[in-house]
Amino acid sequence: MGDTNSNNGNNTNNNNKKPEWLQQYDLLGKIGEGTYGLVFLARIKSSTNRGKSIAIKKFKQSKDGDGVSPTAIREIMLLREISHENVVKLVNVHINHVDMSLYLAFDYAEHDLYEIIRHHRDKVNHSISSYTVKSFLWQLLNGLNYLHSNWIIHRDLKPSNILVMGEGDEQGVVKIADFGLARIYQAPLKSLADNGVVVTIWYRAPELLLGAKHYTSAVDMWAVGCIFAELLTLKPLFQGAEVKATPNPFQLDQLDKIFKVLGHPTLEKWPTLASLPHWQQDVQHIQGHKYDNTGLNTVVHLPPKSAAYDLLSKMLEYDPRKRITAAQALEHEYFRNDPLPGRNALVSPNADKAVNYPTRPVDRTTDFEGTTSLQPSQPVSSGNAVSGSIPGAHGGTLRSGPRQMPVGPSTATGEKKGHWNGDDWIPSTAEIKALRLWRHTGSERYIWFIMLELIRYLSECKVEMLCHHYLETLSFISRRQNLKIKDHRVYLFSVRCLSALTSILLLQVLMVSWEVKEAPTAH
Ligand SMILES: Nc1ncnc2c1ncn2[C@@H]1O[C@H](COP(=O)(O)OP(=O)(O)OP(=O)(O)O)[C@@H](O)[C@H]1O
Repeated sequence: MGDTNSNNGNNTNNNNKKPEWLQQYDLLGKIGEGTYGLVFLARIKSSTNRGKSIAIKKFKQSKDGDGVSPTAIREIMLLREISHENVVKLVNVHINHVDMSLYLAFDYAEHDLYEIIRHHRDKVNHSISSYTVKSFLWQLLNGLNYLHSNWIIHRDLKPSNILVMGEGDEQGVVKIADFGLARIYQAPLKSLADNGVVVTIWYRAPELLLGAKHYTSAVDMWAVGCIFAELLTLKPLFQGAEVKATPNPFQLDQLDKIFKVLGHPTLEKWPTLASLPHWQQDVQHIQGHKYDNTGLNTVVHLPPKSAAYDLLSKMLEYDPRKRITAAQALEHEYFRNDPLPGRNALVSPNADKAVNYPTRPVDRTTDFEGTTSLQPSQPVSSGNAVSGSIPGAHGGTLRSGPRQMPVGPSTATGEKKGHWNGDDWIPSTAEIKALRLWRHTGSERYIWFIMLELIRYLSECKVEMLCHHYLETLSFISRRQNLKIKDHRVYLFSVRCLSALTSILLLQVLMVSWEVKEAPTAH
């Protein structure tokens, strides 16, 4: 996939000191900023895809200096296997081993639903055509159905994550972006609360707001319902104000906005409601005030008997178990009625031309560090960036640069020691070297890397971590199998791990009982 194997990212070209992996692109400038990092527009230089636009997402380091953990890498490997017309393609992955920062290169899309909605609301002041709304929605569901059937839950669907291709063969094709990244962000790359970027709660499902511990694909369907309504009205459906003070999922104002439109949820309609933490804990707030159902149809201006309304209300069903799935939604009558959805959502078969949406503004003054002025012939990154897929690349030394990334504890030789950071393991220099053994997803080298990790946990007697890691690995393997990748080695490996784990646990039990026996003589 992509061109990850062609470069030795550890080398730099002396002419312009750009890391080699970056030399395959012309970096044009910054196009966006999210919670976890910056997004840059670049063009491919190589002859095969010359001029093709690429969006490079650089993940910022958190204040703790956390880097890319093995868990994150596993997730990314999985994302690289995802291939669907309505899901944005991850074409390249780069890991800067100096600071373990991460660069993901995606196919570039000129538009996104956030900008399209804004254009209609603030610039042209008219609604989006029913053909375009239907085509956007159908393609969004189609991409989501693919992700869900591959056990990937997006968790952060919102208009800015739904991209739309500009001019070219794929004009008007919807691409879901940022899928599966929530898992990567969550553990090793924590949100940078002070970067001024707002994480929106407007598309968050009620079960999550009420403290549900697990994400299910139904949370994405709730978000799709909110996006559908926003495409129709050009206004966010539930625009709650977020309380930022605590990491508490309970967001009263957001729930208030939802209840005002959909009415109070009842145990009758949503039996598992009683088991949600905040339904019980915040009885006064949640159950004290009874909301009348003001009617979703009046808010979205849809006749209550219309197919569009029927589909929308099924997406905004309170009980996640009753909420319509992406597969079911694709079969809904709404998509069989005129106008039928099309591949080019921007140009209906009856219209002669597309609405002229503005192209993304490019900030040419920001470099990869997100701070200094970008001058095309100057070094873009100070570190030795290496592609994570490069076999045999040798370790680089820390170089001085405009901004030194924080690193973990070091040994006298300057080698970074592995360390725990809250709930994750920040790899040591030796492990980073092991990481470089990883070549293709599912390769033996990757399996060796997992083995190394298991051995490390074993040697450090971190049985709990070992179990956690083992389970994660198993889920990774099973998800790979769902992606229909035939690699029997992973099965073999899994069986070996299982027997190793059982032996370790047995040993632990024996040691504990031995210690108990020995205890009296020790004193
Ligand atoms: N592949 C891409 N092509 C073009 N633009 C993109 C691409 N991926 C992301 N963008 C744009 O870059 C901007 C920032 O994206 P990013 O995903 O970092 O943040 P966000 O979605 O706005 O917020 P958050 O980080 O909270 O999810 C958005 O406007 C998004 O549409």
